[in-house]
Amino acid sequence: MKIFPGIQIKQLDAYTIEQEPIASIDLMERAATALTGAIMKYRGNETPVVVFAGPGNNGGDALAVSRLLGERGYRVKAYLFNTSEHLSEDCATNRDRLLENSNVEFTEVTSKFEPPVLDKDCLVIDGLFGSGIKKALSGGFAAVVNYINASPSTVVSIDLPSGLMCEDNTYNIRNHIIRADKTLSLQLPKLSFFFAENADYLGEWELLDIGLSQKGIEETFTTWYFTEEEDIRKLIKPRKRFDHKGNYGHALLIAGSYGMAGASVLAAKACLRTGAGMVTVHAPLKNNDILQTAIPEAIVRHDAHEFCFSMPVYPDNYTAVAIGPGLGQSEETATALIEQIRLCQEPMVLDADALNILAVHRNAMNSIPRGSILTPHPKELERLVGKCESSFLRLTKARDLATTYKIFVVLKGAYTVIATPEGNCYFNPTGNPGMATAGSGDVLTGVLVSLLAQGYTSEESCKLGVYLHGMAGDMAKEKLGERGLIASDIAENLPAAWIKLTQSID
Ligand SMILES: NC(=O)C1=CN([C@@H]2O[C@H](COP(=O)(O)OP(=O)(O)OC[C@H]3O[C@@H](n4cnc5c(N)ncnc54)[C@H](O)[C@@H]3O)[C@@H](O)[C@H]2O)[C@H](O)CC1
Ligand SMILES: [K+]
Repeated sequence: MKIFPGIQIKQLDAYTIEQEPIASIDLMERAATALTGAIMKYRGNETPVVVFAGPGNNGGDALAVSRLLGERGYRVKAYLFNTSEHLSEDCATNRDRLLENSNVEFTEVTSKFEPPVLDKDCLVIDGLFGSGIKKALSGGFAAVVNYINASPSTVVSIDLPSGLMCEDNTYNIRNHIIRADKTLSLQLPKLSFFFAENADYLGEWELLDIGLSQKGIEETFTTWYFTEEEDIRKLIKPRKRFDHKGNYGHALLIAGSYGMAGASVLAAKACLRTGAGMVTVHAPLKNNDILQTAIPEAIVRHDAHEFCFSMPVYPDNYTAVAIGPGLGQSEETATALIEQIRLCQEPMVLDADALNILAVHRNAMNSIPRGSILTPHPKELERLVGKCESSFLRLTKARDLATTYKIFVVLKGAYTVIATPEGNCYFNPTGNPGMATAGSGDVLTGVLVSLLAQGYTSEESCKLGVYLHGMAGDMAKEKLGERGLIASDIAENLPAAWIKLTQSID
């Protein structure tokens, strides 16, 4: 699914109006009908409703919703803020339509505003501003936002919480944004929905289909996408009757210093559970027995060093290489890592300490094979690109890193995002807070190198791997809940995730 900047949403709107064709006011009615349906599912008509409408089309939607709810037996009070005495055409039409309807108690605020009592049984509909917002709210609008936020009422925002920008909120005034319990967004999600610091404004968010032109959506350029299961299913390669383990690749995993053997066990297990034909773990001598016992299916290759990685491995015998989980950052490991990167010519996976070492040895970035996959969490990314003031700026820098070095950057988080060498960004929908636990990144590294080893391209590996990893976490959560979930559970649930994902394919 595409994610468009606010300005393109307007163009898409215009395209739909022209191509369908449909009158702009009728498109608004369609949006309002979808919104009303969702509100009716959320709260029955015993709930008193107070609507706050702004002067633009977001306000127009809100006034149309007021009328439709009134027709369906809700007690509705609607306030239209027309302080600059300028309403969008469709907003004005909906005001007039509302005035003809005696059901709704309507007030047009042109100067002084006497706020209504908002108690806890009340449902507030926030239609002050939507995708047309240009700067942080101030003055009277900020005061209304504060009033709503201070109330105990439940708040539903139309399209997006008023005051929240579609993309960049780095310099927004945070307490001038509505804190919604639910956001009913029209047709497509907005970029700011995917950033952690906006979660409290959005509440739960839901997309409502308002029938914007599919052709328009397809033809309109964007660099942001929200991955859907259908996109993932298309990537999966079938397994054939006469295949042997050689068809599914041999992954090399360089991981786990002494005391961190668990990282290599988790990654190796995940690699096998994702379907690689063979896995070799290159590990310090001291970790040999642990690895051989914990994961008998893996081959163990010893480093000369007892405690850490010190000896680069010639990569030609392997179909893909991953390096980093639990690796440590000793000087000999840093030297070996830099040499390992030079030896590798094919896309590799770089994670955890490999990234921390690269942050200190920046020159080595230039030797990373094109199409390699880096999997930083936000702190690791910041070590590579510098401090970021917001998630939007962090995304921008992750994307710059990907385009500069022609690599894939998998920035881990609630909506893990994949930035490609072409500058596209794919947000992943699967996963849950139970996965915020030690070792879950090691599992992802194992999944990614497994897919690379099986012959998936780097882009396919990122999309499929991140989705599968999140799905395995979701399946683990179904059985264990979020709190008790540990990284091994994610690895153990990879087969179940594969089954679910391939149900109609195999
Ligand atoms: N394609 C769709 O998704 C559809 C969306 N609809 C709804 O339309 C709004 C967007 O409407 P628009 O008129 O472009 O913008 P707003 O209502 O958000 O506000 C515009 C209005 O506000 C002024 N303004 C902007 N920033 C500020 C500010 N900081 N302080 C004060 N005033 C500000 C601006 O100058 C305009 O006058 C979208 O969100 C949907 O709800 C359609 O109804 C259906 C199709
Ligand atoms: K709104």
